[in-house]
Amino acid sequence: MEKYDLVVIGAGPSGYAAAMRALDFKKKVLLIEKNNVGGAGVTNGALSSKTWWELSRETASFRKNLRRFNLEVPSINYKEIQAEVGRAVAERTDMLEEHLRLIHDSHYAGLLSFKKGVARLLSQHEVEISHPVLGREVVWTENIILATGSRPRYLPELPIDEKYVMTSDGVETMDDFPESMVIVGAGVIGCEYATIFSGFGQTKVHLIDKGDRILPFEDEDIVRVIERNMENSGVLIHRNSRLVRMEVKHERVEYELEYDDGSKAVFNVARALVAVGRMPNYEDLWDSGVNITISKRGIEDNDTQTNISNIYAVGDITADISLVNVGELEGRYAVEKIFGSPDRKLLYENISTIMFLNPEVAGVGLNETQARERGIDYKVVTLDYSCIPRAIAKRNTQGFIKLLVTHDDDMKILGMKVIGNQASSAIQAVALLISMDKGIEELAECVHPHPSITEGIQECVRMLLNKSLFKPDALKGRLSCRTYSAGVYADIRF
Ligand SMILES: Cc1cc2nc3c(=O)[nH]c(=O)nc-3n(C[C@H](O)[C@H](O)[C@H](O)COP(=O)(O)OP(=O)(O)OC[C@H]3O[C@@H](n4cnc5c(N)ncnc54)[C@H](O)[C@@H]3O)c2cc1C
Ligand SMILES: NC(=O)c1ccc[n+]([C@@H]2O[C@H](COP(=O)([O-])OP(=O)(O)OC[C@H]3O[C@@H](n4cnc5c(N)ncnc54)[C@H](O)[C@@H]3O)[C@@H](O)[C@H]2O)c1
Repeated sequence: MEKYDLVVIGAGPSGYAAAMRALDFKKKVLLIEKNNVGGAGVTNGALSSKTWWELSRETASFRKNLRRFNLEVPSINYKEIQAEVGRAVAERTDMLEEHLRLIHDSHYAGLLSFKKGVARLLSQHEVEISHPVLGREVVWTENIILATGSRPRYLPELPIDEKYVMTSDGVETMDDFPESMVIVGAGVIGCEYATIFSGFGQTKVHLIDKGDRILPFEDEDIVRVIERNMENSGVLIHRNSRLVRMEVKHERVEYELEYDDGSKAVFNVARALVAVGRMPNYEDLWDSGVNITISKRGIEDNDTQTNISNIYAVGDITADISLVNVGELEGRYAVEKIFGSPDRKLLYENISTIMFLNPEVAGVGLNETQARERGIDYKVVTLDYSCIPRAIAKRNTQGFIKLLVTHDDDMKILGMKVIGNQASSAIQAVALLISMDKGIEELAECVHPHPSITEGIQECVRMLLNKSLFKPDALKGRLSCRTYSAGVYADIRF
């Protein structure tokens, strides 16, 4: 039986990162993948959907700019766009696979093995790998990292067939733009695809959530901007309603909503996309003798370690945040915990996120909704994009920056949200300050490039320190500098 220091199951972002980090410790590693290297980080997931989003955004902007040249709007070639997404996915997958092959010829030769097949734990130290052609084999390992990710959550009452009623696994395989599409679930995936399809301008998008608004976890001021833009691009947001029936009829989808007042309405669309969360992949992953503790949300881990001391779990299979960057962080951390001794516990406070909407929304740390849920009082400053020269030059001043700090003189950064053009590039400095547990002075004094969106962040910080260029009391509506305590906002006056 072959022997390894570490077997990693799943070559998505978390497993791939774990396997590569183990090489730094010169350990003998086996990485097992049953499907596509890169997992949902690449295929039917992060990279593919972001490529659709970029192409949709480009199309929307191209269409808008045609007016400058007095040109007619040309038709859009769906197949070409789909092929471009395919090329993006192949480019990344090929690169990840090529890297695995080249490792053999590098100074890590003999350390990393990669096997295709479905892996399953027979015991705490034995892993079975089954492949339809290569057959079955069992290997022995000192340590195991489970990185098998997640899949779309199904609602049993909906007729999901990945043809008419799809999940994110099927939505990229359509033959053409549907003339209409209802999206069930207005969370991140639902809203990103609503933005993508409405941006191409070929599909009438309907959006439903079981809650009474889109993005239920997001601050209301952010949601207002996103909803306004969606509705301006023709998205029908169903509010105060509940999906009570969905059926495939004559190769189309019929659905019925019940409103809060008891009335009902029936809608007919070409396709449906169901995006109501994801489920961890742990079914049949271990034999009954291996008792790993799980909850409905995934494996409950202690800083990546499961209740079985040599078995670790990372990425979407665990019961916390499901993101590529978090999966990679956990994968690397698990390896450091197994073969080294990390300096500190895993930190989630400075995780940066981007939602690919119109416009993009980037964040780090807590938003106001989360701070309130935790009963934290805070100071909050906002600055409208119309105060930022870079946004003016871009001819798009829709958006704002919002910075939350502790309600004391230290003013430690709790979190930041930026909604608007280039939002994602603006948050990194703040992420670093949060991870270093620093206050805001560093940002106030640093010289930012001009013109840049980060100058807006600097101005936010200066407002809190009473040294801003623009005064919130004078530019009401564009700037604000307030405290939030016991449910009440109050302007800060120095
Ligand atoms: C539509 C969509 C868009 C997204 N966009 C973003 C984004 O913009 N930014 C972001 O940060 N995150 C995004 N995510 C989330 C992100 O893709 C996941 O958080 C990330 O891929 C999780 O990585 P993972 O390695 O834990 O799992 P996965 O990527 O799911 O990889 C797990 C791998 O394990 C393999 N596997 C499963 N079981 C076995 C087994 N028994 N044996 C062998 N192999 C097995 C699977 O085939 C898969 O390749 C998006 C997700 C979706 C669905
Ligand atoms: N840009 C990004 O970083 C990005 C993009 C896509 C996905 N992701 C990751 O993938 C995860 C999964 O995304 P998701 O959008 O599927 O989950 P989500 O948790 O973001 O949203 C699910 C939505 O479905 C709604 N819902 C649940 N049950 C419902 C029902 N019966 N009827 C109608 N609505 C219902 C919920 O209220 C929620 O708004 C995210 O949590 C995120 O971690 C990240």
